[in-house]
Amino acid sequence: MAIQKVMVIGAGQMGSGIAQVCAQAGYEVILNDMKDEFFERGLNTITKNLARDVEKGRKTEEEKSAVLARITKSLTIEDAKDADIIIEAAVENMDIKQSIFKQLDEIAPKHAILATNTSSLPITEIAAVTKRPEQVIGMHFMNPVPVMKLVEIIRGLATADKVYETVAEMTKQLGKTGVEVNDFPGFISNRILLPMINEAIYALYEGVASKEAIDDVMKMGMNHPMGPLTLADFIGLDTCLSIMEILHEGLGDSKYRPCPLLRKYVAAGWLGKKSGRGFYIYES
Ligand SMILES: CC(=O)CC(=O)SCCNC(=O)CCNC(=O)[C@H](O)C(C)(C)COP(=O)(O)OP(=O)(O)OC[C@H]1O[C@@H](n2cnc3c(N)ncnc32)[C@H](O)[C@@H]1OP(=O)(O)O
Ligand SMILES: NC(=O)C1=CN([C@@H]2O[C@H](COP(=O)(O)OP(=O)(O)OC[C@H]3O[C@@H](n4cnc5c(N)ncnc54)[C@H](OP(=O)(O)O)[C@@H]3O)[C@@H](O)[C@H]2O)C=CC1
Repeated sequence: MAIQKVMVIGAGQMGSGIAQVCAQAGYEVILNDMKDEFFERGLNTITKNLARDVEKGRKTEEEKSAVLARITKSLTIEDAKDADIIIEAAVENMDIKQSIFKQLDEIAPKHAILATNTSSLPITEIAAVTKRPEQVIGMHFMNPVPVMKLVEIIRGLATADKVYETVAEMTKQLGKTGVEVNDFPGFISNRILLPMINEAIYALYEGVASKEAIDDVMKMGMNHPMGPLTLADFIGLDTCLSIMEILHEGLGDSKYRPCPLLRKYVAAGWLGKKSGRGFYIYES
C-alpha cells in the first residue's frame, strides 16, 4: 500500500517530531491535538527546528517552507477519515489510547494502518478495541525524533506481515532504521533504559550521591550523552513513571517498582524539562 497521507495524534514533544520527519520525507501530514494552543506549541517547535537547519545550511528557506506547507492543523479526530496511516502519540495512558483507537477504527478508511508511538503499553491490548487488529502496530520513535535514528517496530499478536512491511518501508523513507520487536511490556528500549533511570533515582533517594554526581558518573564513566536524571527530565517524569508502572504490572517482578521519589515529583507536577522543573530547573 502506498502511504501518502499521515495523521499524527498529539502535538507534544514526540508528535511534533514525528510530524516533522514525515513532512520532511514528503508525506502530507495532518497534525492533531485537542486544543489550538497545543497544536501551535508543536508547530512552533517544528518551525524552530527547521530554522536551525536553515541557519546551519542543511536546508534552504524554500525547503523549510515546503515542509511546513505539508503540515495541516487538526483539532478533531474526524480528520482521520482520509489518512493512510495514523500515528498516535498522545499521553502514555491505556484508557486514553484505547478510546482514541476505538474512534479511529470507526473513522479511518478501511485500508488505514493504526500505529501507536507508545513507550511501553501492549500493542495487542490497544488493537483489541478495534475491528482491525491486524492493521494495528507499534511505531516507537526515540526522542528527539529529528535526531535519533531508531524506530522500534512492534508487532501485536495479530499484526499482519504486510502491515509490518509497509511500516518498515515507511521507516526507511523517513531516514530511520527500524528494528523488529515483539509485544512485551517496554519492548526492548524501555525494558532496559527505564530500570537504569529508576535505579539512578533510587541512588539519589538513598543519598548515595548528588544528582550532578550521578549524572557525571554515567556521562564520563560510561560515555552516555546525557546522565540518567537529565535524560529522565528530558523524557518527562510522568512518562517515566507510567513506563515503570507498566513494566512492574506487566512483568510482575518487584525489581521494576517505581522509586517513591519519582512518584513524589510527578505528584508535585515536576514533570521535567517540559514543565520547567524535574530533577533540575529549566528556563523556558
Ligand atoms: C522514553 C522512550 O520511549 C524512548 C526514548 O526516546 S528514550 C530517550 C532516547 N534519547 C536519548 O537517549 C537522547 C540522549 N541524548 C543525546 O543523544 C544528545 O544529548 C542529544 C542528541 C539530545 C543532544 O546532543 P548534544 O550533542 O548534547 O547537544 P547539541 O549539540 O545541542 O545537539 C546535537 C544535535 O542534535 C540537534 N538537537 C538537539 N536537540 C534537539 C531537539 N530536541 N530536536 C531537534 N534537534 C535537536 C541539534 O540541533 C544538533 O544538531 P547539529 O549538531 O547537526 O546542529
Ligand atoms: N517522551 C519521550 O521521550 C517519549 C515518549 N513516547 C511516547 O509518546 C507519547 C507522547 O509522549 P510525549 O510527546 O513525550 O508527551 P507530551 O506530554 O509532550 O505530549 C502529549 C500530547 O498529546 C496530547 N493529547 C493527550 N490526549 C490527547 C487526545 N485524546 N487527542 C489528541 N491529543 C492528546 C497532549 O495534550 P495535553 O497537554 O492536554 O495532555 C499533549 O499535547 C506517549 O505515549 C509516550 O510514552 C515515545 C518515545 C519517547
